[in-house]
Amino acid sequence: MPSLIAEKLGLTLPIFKSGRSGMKGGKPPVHRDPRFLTSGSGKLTGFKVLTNISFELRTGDRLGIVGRNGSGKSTLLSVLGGIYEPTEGELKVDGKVRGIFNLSLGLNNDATGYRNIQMLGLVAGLTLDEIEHKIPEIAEFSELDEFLMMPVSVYSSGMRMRLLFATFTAFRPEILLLDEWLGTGDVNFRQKAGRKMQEIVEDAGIVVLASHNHKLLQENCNVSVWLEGGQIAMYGDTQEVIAAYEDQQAKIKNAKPEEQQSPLKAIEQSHAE
Ligand SMILES: Nc1ncnc2c1ncn2[C@@H]1O[C@H](COP(=O)(O)OP(=O)(O)OP(=O)(O)O)[C@@H](O)[C@H]1O
Repeated sequence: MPSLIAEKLGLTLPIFKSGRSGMKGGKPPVHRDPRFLTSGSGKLTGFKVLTNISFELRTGDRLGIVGRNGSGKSTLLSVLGGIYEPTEGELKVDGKVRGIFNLSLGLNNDATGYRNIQMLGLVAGLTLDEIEHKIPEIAEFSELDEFLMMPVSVYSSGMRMRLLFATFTAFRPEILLLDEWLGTGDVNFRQKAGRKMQEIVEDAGIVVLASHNHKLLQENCNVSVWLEGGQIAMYGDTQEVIAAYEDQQAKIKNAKPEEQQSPLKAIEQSHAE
């Protein structure tokens, strides 16, 4: 049975080269983002993208990840997908993980949709025979039909999305990670994708979905995390997490400039409430 357990995960990425900050005399700015790490001389050396991330997902869980731009949603998905090794804590993954992180990664533009399916299948460890058996399902779900014989370079972003989603889900992942782009699909495809995710979950799988589209998360995720400045501001029932996040967003929108909070202040306040 698949499971995904994050225990106090942290990720610090090094900064090898940073431009001038524009600060006179190298003095740090007064309100700088506390995620930046500096050397003794004040030079930027790293960025703590994620801090103290813990959750536990078991068979049938559908986790939503919500948060402002730059809060760490895509990076967390990358850690869960094994693209980044956490620099702190531990990630315990039991199950075959497939992630669709963006619409260009993993697709060869010069090859046809059909060749791309074969290549993605081989990378996923399937035989050509097994992949061939999946083609009708992929062609039907993606609605690409004869476009599968055209190079991917002529596909629209929606077509690329349908190709990737149909292919990865046809390979029956136990743990499926999906980034923001799914929310950009048309309503019809989003509904189909929702049903497909449900099938994966019913097949004893786990789905993790990062999105700014609250409706998509509310319809598809039983639990959610709200990320703020790379930390978990809230983790729990999706409806409650989204309601709290929207409330926070409304407060920020209506706040006077002098009352605007730093992301980490926002977490402190949400914990205090
Ligand atoms: N390779 C990197 N090196 C340094 N900082 C990085 C790197 N990748 C991401 N970051 C920083 O980590 C933070 C989180 O980025 P991430 O893309 O995960 O956010 P996000 O929540 O997905 O944002 P969005 O909603 O805009 O897609 C950002 O401040 C970003 O600048």
